[in-house]
Amino acid sequence: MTEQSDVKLTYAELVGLLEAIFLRHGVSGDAARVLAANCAACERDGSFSHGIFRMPGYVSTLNSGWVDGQALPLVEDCAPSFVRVDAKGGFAQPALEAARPLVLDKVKQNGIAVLAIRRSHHFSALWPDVEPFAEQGLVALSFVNSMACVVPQGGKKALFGTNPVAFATPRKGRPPFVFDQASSAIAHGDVQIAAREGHALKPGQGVDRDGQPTTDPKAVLDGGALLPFGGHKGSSIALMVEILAAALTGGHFSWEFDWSAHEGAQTPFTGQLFIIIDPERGGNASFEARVSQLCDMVLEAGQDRLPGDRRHAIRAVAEKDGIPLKGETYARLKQFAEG
Ligand SMILES: NC(=O)C1=CN([C@@H]2O[C@H](COP(=O)(O)OP(=O)(O)OC[C@H]3O[C@@H](n4cnc5c(N)ncnc54)[C@H](OP(=O)(O)O)[C@@H]3O)[C@@H](O)[C@H]2O)C=CC1
Ligand SMILES: O=C(O)C1=NCCCC1
Repeated sequence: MTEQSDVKLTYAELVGLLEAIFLRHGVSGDAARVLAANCAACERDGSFSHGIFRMPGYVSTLNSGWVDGQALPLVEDCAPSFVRVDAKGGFAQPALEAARPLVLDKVKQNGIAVLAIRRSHHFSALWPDVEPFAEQGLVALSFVNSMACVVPQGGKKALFGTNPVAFATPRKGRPPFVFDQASSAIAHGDVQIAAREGHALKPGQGVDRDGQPTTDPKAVLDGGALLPFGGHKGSSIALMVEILAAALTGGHFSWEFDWSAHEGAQTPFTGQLFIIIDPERGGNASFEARVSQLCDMVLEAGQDRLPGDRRHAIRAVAEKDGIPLKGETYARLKQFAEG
């Protein structure tokens, strides 16, 4: 038996296993289903910093009482194109699901809708939140802030979260074009993975507790911080995400919440914003063809690949052969599920 691919699960089998873990740790049926599908999709698509790697963090956070797995999101219809959700200290993805029908209705009616989620915990990749809108022919943007671990450009104090931005659009003849990127030079999850596997970071990604440049992931995690991607430009994007995901929604800034009384807590308690647009309202009947044309031109101009291509290639293999899990990882998941 090789350590690398001891077990292969179908997507449905992995969802079932993860759902059992969430249920066993106090998450409601609806939320467990949504979170399990989200996490399994990340693993299936090779988003390894936010797939099953995150399950111990979900479990320790639930055990700490920091997140409310039973929270019932409150959906508020507050303007023709504006939906607000109070996630009430629960996870962001079930809040999105609760708001989805109203958001889709508003996009249909008005061509655009903003969804502002507050008092929510987001511990995953962002692409699973936006891709389904594009699969329905809509353009979607989302922003979420996390926990203070990124110094503003030239600064000394960690203030921003790793604050990803995701964008999804339909395109003709192909799956949606989606990108999903942190505004830090590297996601916090990848720093944790580098520390676990003994890999160095790249220069320019992190600083140690004294603010000195370091490539040691452990020094970043032990009181150090990350840098924004692209210097002042990434710093401004991180700042924008704080404004959209927190100030505008009524959620916490990345530096504002205090989880110190909840040992084991790992999920940021912040907010999330979505902007969903019906491209048909632009009046260009060939919108999807134009997007496809542009994507082709980017490749023709010499870019190796487009965002999402790697995920779709990994997904295709997983759909054919199953999702590979190390034996020890599978055993740990079973233990979380069954005790
Ligand atoms: N919940 C939270 O608070 C946070 C979540 N995250 C999540 O962490 C994940 C990782 O973020 P990050 O490390 O910035 O992601 P990456 O830098 O790995 O990738 C960012 C985007 O660029 C694409 N991409 C990567 N390499 C190339 C390339 N050579 N050519 C073209 N496109 C490329 C990726 O597509 P592909 O996927 O196909 O490789 C992806 O869409 C994200 O899913 C993000 O949502 C990050 C921060 C906080
Ligand atoms: O990888 C990251 O960065 C984060 N992911 C989940 C939430 C905390 C930050």
